[in-house]
Amino acid sequence: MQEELLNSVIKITKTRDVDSLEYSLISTIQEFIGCQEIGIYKDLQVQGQLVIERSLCLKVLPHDDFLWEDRDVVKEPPSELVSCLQSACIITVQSADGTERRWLPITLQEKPIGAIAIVSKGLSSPDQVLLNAFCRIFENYLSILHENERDKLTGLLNRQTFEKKLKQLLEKQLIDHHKSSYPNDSRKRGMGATSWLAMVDIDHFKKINDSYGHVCGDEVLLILAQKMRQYFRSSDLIFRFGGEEFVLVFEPCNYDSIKAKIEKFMELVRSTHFPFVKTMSVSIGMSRISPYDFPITVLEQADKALYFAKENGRDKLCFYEELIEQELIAQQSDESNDIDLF
Ligand SMILES: Nc1nc2c(ncn2[C@@H]2O[C@H](COP(=O)(O)OP(=O)(O)OP(=O)(O)O)[C@@H](O)[C@H]2O)c(=O)[nH]1
Repeated sequence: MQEELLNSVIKITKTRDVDSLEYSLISTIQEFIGCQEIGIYKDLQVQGQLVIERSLCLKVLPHDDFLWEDRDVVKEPPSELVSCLQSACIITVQSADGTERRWLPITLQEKPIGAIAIVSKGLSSPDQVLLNAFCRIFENYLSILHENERDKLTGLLNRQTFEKKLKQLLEKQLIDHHKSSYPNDSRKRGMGATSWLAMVDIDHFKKINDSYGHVCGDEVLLILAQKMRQYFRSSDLIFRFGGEEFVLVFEPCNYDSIKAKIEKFMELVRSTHFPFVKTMSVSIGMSRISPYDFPITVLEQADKALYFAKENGRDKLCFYEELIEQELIAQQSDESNDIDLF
């Protein structure tokens, strides 16, 4: 038992990303404690509101079968889960048929950010001790992974995680796309597979630093990062690529809706009150991205569109594909990549 336990701790701490860590935690709990259902839930905090996402869930089916359920927003979260997230306390509920539902809080930097939910036929005291220990190991390791993946100033994903996160997102979209309800409609299949990558750059940021100091510049970056987190969906990826440059990857959607969404965001930036700075704007370069593209090529394309936006007045949104179609810029050649991923 002791050796198995040590092996499971090794397994949990061997992982290098949050998704694998969650998978290891759930399989370890199932291996040592054996439950009917184990799920990890997260509070996404959209516009200051509690929005709960089920990150991963394992359901035990008859005949030793398992069902892994993927990411999904929980439309009507049980009140116990909400209480657990709000109070950061363990909540246990026993049903008349002996089923026990237990919610254990997950905290990061002393703030509850999620919960682990266990459905069982009731846990013995040693099982409860083990479960709590696994959850604490998970929490400690999560905070290390979180720090490695995040930009220190804004808390957004950092540039080093770009390739890995993008690959995960596109692989997931490819799976969803194959499962999609349009198997015989190639037009809709094609549309469904198209995500978008945006490169966002603050206009004349140097002037802000030069006029009001670096601390004010940092404050502007922080506020903009907060706005992006609140405005875009939790499933979209937001990276700080360095300085005043951000890269966003959006879930598949059509051209009109992404254009409208980004234009509204630019309006939000224009109307936001930043300290000292009266008005601020951003320039944005966009490009399509599909699971078959090289991330570096798409970055280069968005960068070209951004450069065009900067050269043509700033406070503009430009789509690479449109600029090519209108012959306003030259087609990207594969050899000309000059963006570093790190
Ligand atoms: N406050 C602050 N400034 C930063 C940070 N990282 C980079 N910068 C500054 O960002 C500025 C970027 O300036 P430029 O690349 O010339 O761009 P810009 O002034 O925004 O001009 P355009 O992009 O052409 O509109 C430089 O002054 C950097 O020193 C940071 O973390 N904090």
